[in-house]
Amino acid sequence: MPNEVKGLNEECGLFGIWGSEHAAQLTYDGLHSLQHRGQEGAGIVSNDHGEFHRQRGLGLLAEVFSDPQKMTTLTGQAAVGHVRYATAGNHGVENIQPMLFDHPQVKQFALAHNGNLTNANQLRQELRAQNVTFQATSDSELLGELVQVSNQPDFISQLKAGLNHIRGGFAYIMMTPTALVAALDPNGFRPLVIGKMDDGATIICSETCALDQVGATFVRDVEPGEVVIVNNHGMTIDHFTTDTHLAICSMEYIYFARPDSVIRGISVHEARLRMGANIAKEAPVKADVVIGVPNSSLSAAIGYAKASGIPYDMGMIKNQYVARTFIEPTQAKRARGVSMKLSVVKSVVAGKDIVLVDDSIVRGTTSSYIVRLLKKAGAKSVHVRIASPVLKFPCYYGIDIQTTKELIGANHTVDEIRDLIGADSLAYLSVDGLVNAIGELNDTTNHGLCTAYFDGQYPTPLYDYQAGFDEEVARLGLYEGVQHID
Ligand SMILES: O=P(O)(O)OC[C@H]1O[C@H](OP(=O)(O)OP(=O)(O)O)[C@H](O)[C@@H]1O
Ligand SMILES: NC(=O)CC[C@H](N)C(=O)O
Ligand SMILES: [Mg+2]
Repeated sequence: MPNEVKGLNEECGLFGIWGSEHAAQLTYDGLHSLQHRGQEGAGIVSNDHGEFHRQRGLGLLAEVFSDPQKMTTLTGQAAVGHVRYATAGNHGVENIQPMLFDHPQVKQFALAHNGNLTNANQLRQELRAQNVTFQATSDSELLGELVQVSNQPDFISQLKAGLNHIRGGFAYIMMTPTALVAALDPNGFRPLVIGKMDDGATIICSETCALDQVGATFVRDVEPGEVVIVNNHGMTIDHFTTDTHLAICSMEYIYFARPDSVIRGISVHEARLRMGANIAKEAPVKADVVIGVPNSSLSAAIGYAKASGIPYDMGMIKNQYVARTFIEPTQAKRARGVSMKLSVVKSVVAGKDIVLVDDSIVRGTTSSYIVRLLKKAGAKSVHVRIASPVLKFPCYYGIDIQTTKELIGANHTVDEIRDLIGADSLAYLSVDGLVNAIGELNDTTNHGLCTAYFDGQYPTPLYDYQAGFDEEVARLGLYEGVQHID
């Protein structure tokens, strides 16, 4: 299991389609617009009258499919695809999804997962005791094996039993020879949407930007606890549980999702504009220009500028030929990565008092580099405004932040961080300001959102991760009275 925080990483992207002559090509196109969710590997399984064909590999989608021959093997009218960023298991090709399983009744099924299971260790032990052998090392396959060992009478009952046995964050798309099946965990941590093509094909995918990419119309969100079954007779909505409590990951709105996506009726770009506007109200400052850190904070920077009346300008640019997340094993390499990625437009910043807006600080690599770069380019002062609260708790539901050790916000006060990054002032958005910016998704105490990274309020027990979490909280004296909302 990765135990080092490497910066903010994405989490996997899913795309499934049923009933199209161009199933594999549309899956490729959809995954292309979900590439920001995972850059470690990609795969597509197509379904040609019950015969499955798979191509998968390490790297970006375009790299995996650089040989045009590969797409031509993916025949059929249904397909499921995945782009991976690992949260569990190693980085090898065996963990690249979709995974394939044999099944006595349906013959075979494919499985693609976004999220992270919190009871994977326990499940693995249980399955090992039943002589199950594993095909990979990540958590994702465990649902497939639970289906295989279930003594329920049919595939859907077996799947429901498995879904009731796993814990944590999971959006799944599965495919049997005769159906596309999707399921979402009882907290709905990850986004999952249903769309329709003009020719009648049905799509289920992680974000609405993938529906737009392939020209599909949004139909509805998949709801927590649902099992959606699409086959030649249409779509059926079923449940594996009705004991649900919406807690969608607030980091989806802050950083992960693409700004042109709409999650549960809320435009990601609009939510980020409001985050920027709220931090402008909470922490105003006199300055000449507002600049954002490309790319993910640009919406928030525009929001800050609009609300404060300080003009927004393009003070920084990002080299388009560097992958979004620069995952490097050493701090020296990470710093070089940021310097290869971001540069300053001197004429915008020289001699100015600057508000620098970013969406988040994880290790502080990006902001300390940029503040120094701005000062070197002649900025008079740099006031850093972060459009989310202080990131100090791990995430166990699908973001690769499973330790507080390298989270600067867990180990330092805001004043210390200001000095470490060399800013003239530093302020973070409050949790209330964040919730207000996203909007209340329902009238429960958590407003339908998971804000655990900021306030330690985990919406579920943590199972495999509980002991480690308790140890870290105690070590850092992070928070008194951290609770779970059971
Ligand atoms: O404090 P750090 O450890 O440096 O991590 C925080 C930075 O990482 C993310 O951006 P990313 O580099 O993923 O690029 P993006 O904004 O273009 O997505 C995030 O938006 C911050 O800018
Ligand atoms: N980012 C994700 O959603 C990861 C899925 C799965 N846990 C894996 O490690 O492959
Ligand atoms: Mg960024």
